[in-house]
Amino acid sequence: EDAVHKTKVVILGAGLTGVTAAKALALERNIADFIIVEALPEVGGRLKPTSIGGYPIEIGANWVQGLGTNPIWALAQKYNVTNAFSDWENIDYFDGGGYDFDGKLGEAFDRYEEQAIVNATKISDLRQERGQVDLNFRAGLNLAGWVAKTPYEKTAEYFEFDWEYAEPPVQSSFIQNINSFIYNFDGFGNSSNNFVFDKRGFRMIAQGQADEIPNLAEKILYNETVTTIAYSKDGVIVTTADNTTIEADFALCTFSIGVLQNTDVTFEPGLPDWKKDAIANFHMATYMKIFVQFPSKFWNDTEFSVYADPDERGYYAVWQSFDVEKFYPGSNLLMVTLTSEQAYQAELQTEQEVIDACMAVLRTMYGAGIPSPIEIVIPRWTLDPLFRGTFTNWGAGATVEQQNAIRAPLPDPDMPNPQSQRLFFAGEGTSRKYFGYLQGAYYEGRLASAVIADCAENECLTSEKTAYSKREILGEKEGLEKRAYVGGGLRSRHFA
Ligand SMILES: Cc1cc2nc3c(=O)[nH]c(=O)nc-3n(C[C@H](O)[C@H](O)[C@H](O)COP(=O)(O)OP(=O)(O)OC[C@H]3O[C@@H](n4cnc5c(N)ncnc54)[C@H](O)[C@@H]3O)c2cc1C
Repeated sequence: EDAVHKTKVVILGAGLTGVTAAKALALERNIADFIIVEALPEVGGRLKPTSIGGYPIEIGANWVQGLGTNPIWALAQKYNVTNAFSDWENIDYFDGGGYDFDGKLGEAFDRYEEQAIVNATKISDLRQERGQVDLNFRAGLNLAGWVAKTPYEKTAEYFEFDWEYAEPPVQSSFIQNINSFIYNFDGFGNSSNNFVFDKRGFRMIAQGQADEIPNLAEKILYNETVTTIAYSKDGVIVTTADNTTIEADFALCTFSIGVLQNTDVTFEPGLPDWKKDAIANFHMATYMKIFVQFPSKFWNDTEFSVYADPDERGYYAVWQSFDVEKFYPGSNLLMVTLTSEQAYQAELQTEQEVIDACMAVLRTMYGAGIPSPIEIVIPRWTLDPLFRGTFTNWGAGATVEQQNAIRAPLPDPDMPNPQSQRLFFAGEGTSRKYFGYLQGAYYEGRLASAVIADCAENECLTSEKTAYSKREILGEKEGLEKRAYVGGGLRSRHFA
């Protein structure tokens, strides 16, 4: 017999967004009648621990990005997640000839940080003040006087931009990615990045919250892959691959933008054009961290080694050593990150092909005599139908209105009867300020749960106040709009 569940609120996905929303419903709004549906056998989603050679590693989110008042920092402390400062300035530089004795790469890094980004930030501010259209990030850098010509300049730019946003500047929004730097790194009052290495996994910030939900076991359906979401003004019916149905008054869909862009889940009726446009115009970027363990350590004690490939920008450029005192001394462990096209290609390669590519670069950096790896972990996020990439990047040409449209509820919020809103959307990809980050998932989960709880209490949003503007109001309560940035130097700026 196919199972049928009836509930007030169904939460689709048990990543950080879904778990945070569920906890807020249960503990802050006293709504106990909800069900979480998750394809995997556990909570956490893109918080995904595994191990290599006995050392815990994270193939998904890894850094608390911005400490201070970042809610992720609070969760990491609450659940005692092991972490340490990750020093992005502790770098050894290499080029096609091995160690960069001339310091050309380091010099390019300094110029990018001290000139290009400072100028670009001023130009982006001015454009916003004047209400000028957004540009792509490459254009913004160009106006700031930065034209990357040499492999050194290209590599510096790759480290500073692609290695954070997982896409090249030309594909990315200028204004929104400048804003992202500010909101995430200065907005919380402490721009540090801390790297998580915990044997229980970074997923503890989701698991810990889930464990606080009363009777969780009765409220969560694991190993259930949603195939259809049917919505109307009267409610939502969700169907899974093994024909379980969940009938609910309200649904919160937390699937990634990548999942929404694909045809893994069918909406009935199909999504309206204004929503399809918006989803299509945002980017699900790919940030692929490859972990490699060696029989011995042939590199030195710096945290990062950056390699400027003479031919291909960003090719196996950023290497991170775990074999440092504060992480895993004696581990003989390196991590290299690929993004975008280079990641898509590597995801399609065999393990041996990826090892060969790693070794060719490492031999250029450290000489022919280095040993072959003993173990490798190769995540393939883009090929995974539950994620379809790693996190949202605000693409060039995507507008704030489209961003509103991604998170807007269905049926259409402009319908005459606001009580018809039944299907809501939240996730890192619906966050205007914190897209791509755990804090985006956390804030959006909380805010969506508040909007749904209001709606369940017959205070649905009116058509003048869309879910988005309401969430902005709620956001202010949470301090999201705080505009006093304390960060100094490079990334500081002033808002009107
Ligand atoms: C490689 C990588 C590195 C990252 N690095 C950082 C970092 O250092 N710092 C940082 O702040 N953020 C980082 N992020 C981003 C961060 O992980 C995300 O912002 C956050 O985890 C997203 O949470 P979410 O709940 O919105 O989405 P998800 O975690 O994707 O949750 C959605 C859930 O829905 C489930 N699901 C999907 N489809 C279906 C279906 N059809 N049926 C049922 N269930 C389904 C999924 O299994 C998943 O559990 C990184 C992400 C990745 C992948």
